[in-house]
Amino acid sequence: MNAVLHFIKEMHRVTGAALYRNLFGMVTSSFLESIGVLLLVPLLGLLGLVSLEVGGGYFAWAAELLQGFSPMTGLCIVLGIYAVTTIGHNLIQRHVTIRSVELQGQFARKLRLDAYRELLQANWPFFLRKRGSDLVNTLTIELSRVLGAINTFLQLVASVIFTVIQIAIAFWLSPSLTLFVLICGSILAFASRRFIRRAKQLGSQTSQHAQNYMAGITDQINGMKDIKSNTMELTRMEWLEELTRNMFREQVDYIKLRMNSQFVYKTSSTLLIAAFILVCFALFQTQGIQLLTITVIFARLWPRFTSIQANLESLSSMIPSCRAVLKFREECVEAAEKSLTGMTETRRLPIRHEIECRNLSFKYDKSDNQYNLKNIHLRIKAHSTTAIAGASGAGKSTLIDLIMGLMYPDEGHIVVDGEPISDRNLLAYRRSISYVPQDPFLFNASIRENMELIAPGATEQEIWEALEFASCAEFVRGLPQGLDTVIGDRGVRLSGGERQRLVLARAIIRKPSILVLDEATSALDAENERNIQEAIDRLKGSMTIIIVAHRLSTLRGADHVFVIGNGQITEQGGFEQLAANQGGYFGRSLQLQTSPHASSF
Ligand SMILES: Nc1ncnc2c1ncn2[C@@H]1O[C@H](COP(=O)(O)OP(=O)(O)OP(=O)(O)O)[C@@H](O)[C@H]1O
Repeated sequence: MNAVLHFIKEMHRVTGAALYRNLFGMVTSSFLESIGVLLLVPLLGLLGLVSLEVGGGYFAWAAELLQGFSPMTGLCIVLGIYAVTTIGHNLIQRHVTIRSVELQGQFARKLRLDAYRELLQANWPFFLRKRGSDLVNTLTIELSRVLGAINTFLQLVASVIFTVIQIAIAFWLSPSLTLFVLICGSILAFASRRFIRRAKQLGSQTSQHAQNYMAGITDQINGMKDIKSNTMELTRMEWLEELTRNMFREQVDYIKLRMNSQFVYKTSSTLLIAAFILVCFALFQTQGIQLLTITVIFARLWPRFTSIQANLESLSSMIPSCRAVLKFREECVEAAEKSLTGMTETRRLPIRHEIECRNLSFKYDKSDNQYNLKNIHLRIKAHSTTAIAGASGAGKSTLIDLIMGLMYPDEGHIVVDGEPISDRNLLAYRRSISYVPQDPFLFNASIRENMELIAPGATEQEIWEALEFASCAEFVRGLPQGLDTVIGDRGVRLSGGERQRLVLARAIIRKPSILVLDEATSALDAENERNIQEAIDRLKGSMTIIIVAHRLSTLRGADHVFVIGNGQITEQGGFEQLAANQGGYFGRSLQLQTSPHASSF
């Protein structure tokens, strides 16, 4: 329940006193509604169906009040009160419902914005640890369930307040009978605790199933080509059949639980009323008016108990989602990049002299003794072109991530022009970098929008220059709507090479100080690779370029090459110098790749 209260407190911070005013409105509306039922008795008295003279309490009071009027005037008064209270109830309910949606919508928006902001501010290692589909699940399904829990909680509070008022009215009508109903209700509530416990268990299962469903479907849609080409359709269907069977079972279990608990409450109400009326009539010769009182009290009070029980079960089933969202947010905050400047940073860190990796050591698994990078010491001169080579798994991408400030080294520092990169200048440093990865990502938007996302305010001419530069102007001109052509999800309607060239154009339009190309030409054919190579050559001297490539011949234009082996620098020097050393990894690999019998590397 603490998790739910946490969100209620947050909601209170957003809505202020409006939340309480709305709660008060809910209670008033229910109260006015119940007056309609209380008017039933004087109405029946006026119509001569029951005698108001007997019974004492409320009935005597009503009879006394109406005594001074003619039956017609009395009827008009009662009907008038009925009309005013019912219209009042409807008006308040209308206002309260609209206001509830506004308040909850306001909070939902704030919750979504906060959760996404916290996610965006989390550091890169956080994303390496998490499954993407779990994050999607938390930000969509679990978050909606949190909003559902808040709605249920507010209904529950209104219900409890209203029930207290009902109990007070019931006491006024008949204290002994109300006490009896309360004792029966408490016994039943105590006996029904297991319904609430079970609802919570089922809620945990719902969360787990939703997470598995989202993870599985996301993975499989991303890997559809693998599934189809390796004919895995049947096994995938079997997976979904099993999962949906469990989901179905759990949904039926939940509805059975709800219905069982409602059945218990409703049946016990029927049996209690029947038994009570029988006992009253047989033993105490009770009058019709008192029997009516019993029915009115049961009719008003018992449904409140039933609805409180239903709300409690529903709330319990949503508690696991509240916990999940809370945990997600705590983890995001824990992993936040503690940059003092926040997301609004617009400064860029100019690189005037050099970037230095000063004795960097890093390991992914902090509990492990083994480092993935150990004692890396290198200098990258400003405006130079630096290549990083090495076998697969040697640590090249890890080094690039450290150089870009996406991860912090466990030991050592990244130093730019003598100043270590820290929380103070991290975002400004990152704004001066453009990165082109091996698996380029494009937004599902037009080419123009993709370019403007990274360089807001870029002119048409600047966009075309960047496209020209990355050898993609020609194919963009050939698209049906040119720059305004929408490229599909992750740019799938483009070939791998076209995507990579577009991402390069996008990187260049930002006019970065540092351009990082991580296997950026791996998807290109020989001609486009040469075009890009020439484009990169043209950039030489205007910015600091860092290239990672397996195809070593593409590093020919580099001023300096570092070779990584098992997390350490094993060779460094000019391209020709390393190529000439046949005893080293670089020379040997280059020889293998360029020999006429070279297999794909
Ligand atoms: N997220 C991660 N969690 C744990 N270990 C990782 C993670 N990413 C990489 N590693 C490990 O760190 C080492 C270096 O990986 P890295 O990706 O930097 O190598 P690489 O040289 O870029 O390889 P490739 O050329 O195949 O991309 C490898 O042993 C790898 O298994």
